[in-house]
Amino acid sequence: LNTVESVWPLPQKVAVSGERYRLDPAGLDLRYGGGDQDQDCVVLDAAFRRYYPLIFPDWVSGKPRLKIPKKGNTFSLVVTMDRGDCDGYPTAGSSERYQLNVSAGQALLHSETVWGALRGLETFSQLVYQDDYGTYFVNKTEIEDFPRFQYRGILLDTSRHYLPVKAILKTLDAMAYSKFNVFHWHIVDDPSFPYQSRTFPDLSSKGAYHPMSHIYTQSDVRRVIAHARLRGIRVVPEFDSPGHTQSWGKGQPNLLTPCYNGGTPSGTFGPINPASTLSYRFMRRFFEEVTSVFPDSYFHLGGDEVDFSCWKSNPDIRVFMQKMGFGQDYTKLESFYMENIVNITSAFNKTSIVWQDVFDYHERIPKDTVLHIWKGLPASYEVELSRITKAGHRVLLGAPWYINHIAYGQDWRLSYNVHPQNFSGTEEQKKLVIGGEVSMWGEYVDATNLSPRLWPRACAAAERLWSDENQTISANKALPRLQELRCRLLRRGVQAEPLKPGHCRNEYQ
Ligand SMILES: CC(=O)N[C@H]1NC[C@H](CO)[C@H](O)[C@@H]1O
Repeated sequence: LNTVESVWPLPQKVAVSGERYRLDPAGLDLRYGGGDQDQDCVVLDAAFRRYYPLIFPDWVSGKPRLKIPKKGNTFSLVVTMDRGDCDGYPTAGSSERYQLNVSAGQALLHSETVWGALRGLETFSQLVYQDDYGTYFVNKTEIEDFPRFQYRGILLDTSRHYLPVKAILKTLDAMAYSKFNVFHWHIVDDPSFPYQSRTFPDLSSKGAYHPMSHIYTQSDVRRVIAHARLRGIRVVPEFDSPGHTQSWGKGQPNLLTPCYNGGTPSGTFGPINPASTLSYRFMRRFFEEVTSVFPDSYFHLGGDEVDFSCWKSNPDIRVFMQKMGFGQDYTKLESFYMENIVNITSAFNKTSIVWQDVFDYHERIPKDTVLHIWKGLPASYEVELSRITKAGHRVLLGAPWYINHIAYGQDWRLSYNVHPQNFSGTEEQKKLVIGGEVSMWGEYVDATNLSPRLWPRACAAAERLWSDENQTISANKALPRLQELRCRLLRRGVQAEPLKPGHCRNEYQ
């Protein structure tokens, strides 16, 4: 495929002509256009360096140097930006729009911000192709592109299995190849607490799988955030509570609820104790740290799968329920806890994202809190979309993209055939769908199988979240393009699994 068909996700507006231009690696010049006020954009400088070997995979793979004609025809890719935005981080509102016009001898890439320029550079790298003799070409192309949804994320779970920083960085690289723009870092959970807190060091020294090798130091976290920023990817951390917190109890005594057998403590612990002021004092101090470590203005608070049985067994909780007039309705206790945590978070100028359970408990949460839909049942996710947007909340769709679940065959089609705004509601409600997320939960995933399980299946959701749905209806039509992308991922060093019988031209080079 040597036309725009080779670009994934499919751009919004494209015109390609049969006219094509030869590219010599020695003659390609990536540079700034416009006045010199555009120069020195660190993010773009880094991208120019990063994309050269991506545009010319042969060029750096140590293969015999391509014969470069003496005169070496030059080809310039010229970038102009309305405002670089280069010194900041990508945010929820960052424009990723770009125009790319490829003609004889030059490609003009214009964008509002550097984040759009990164998306255009990725597209350009996917337009370049080789003939069987290894000569590089690019066709005359005009593209006007922008994302359908602002939030296009991937969740990694680094608690069920620890993921080395290198595995996270490689995932960020691959995310940029499909224009994902949010890394949802589900960093801690029941089995392990790998985040090394400077305020509460015992959390990881007692809660991590291993206190030295299976932790993320502050500099590891900074490294992930910096790597993501250079690719226009936001890092949204999740510190899930009150459930999914067993590992927290290892390093922070008196945080979790002691469960009882009749009148005596059973020795096991449940969700964070919502009846104790100590819990909120700890959470405030802990959140004071982590909201400053992660620059993004959004923060995921979890709130999923809270088991009430331990709370019910504890006499102090039962007294608290009476005092608060909650009767026997423990969803009111969960609501009380979540409202406190959301308020703590907003006091640190962060907007909260919470799992849909928090809404299902009919909790009074601030209007700007984003709900994250993950359950396919009891109501279908379409019903949940309708219900949550009717209440006026922005919503993220995750339910159809839990691709930690695998099946034999082309299950990428299930991710492709999703219609995120196909629910009963007004146009206003449809606009409240800000995007979605692919989840790769870690119960059965670690660095040995993360990439083949994630790629290229996650790319199906990437196209659903970026492209015009009316132009990307058919999975059958998408398959050859997805195969092209899969082969491209292999050439870029991503261990993407095969989609069906066949081969890639350079799969074993
Ligand atoms: C919000 C959410 O998804 N919570 C749990 N649900 C099942 C998942 C595995 O598919 C993980 O165990 C995850 O921790």
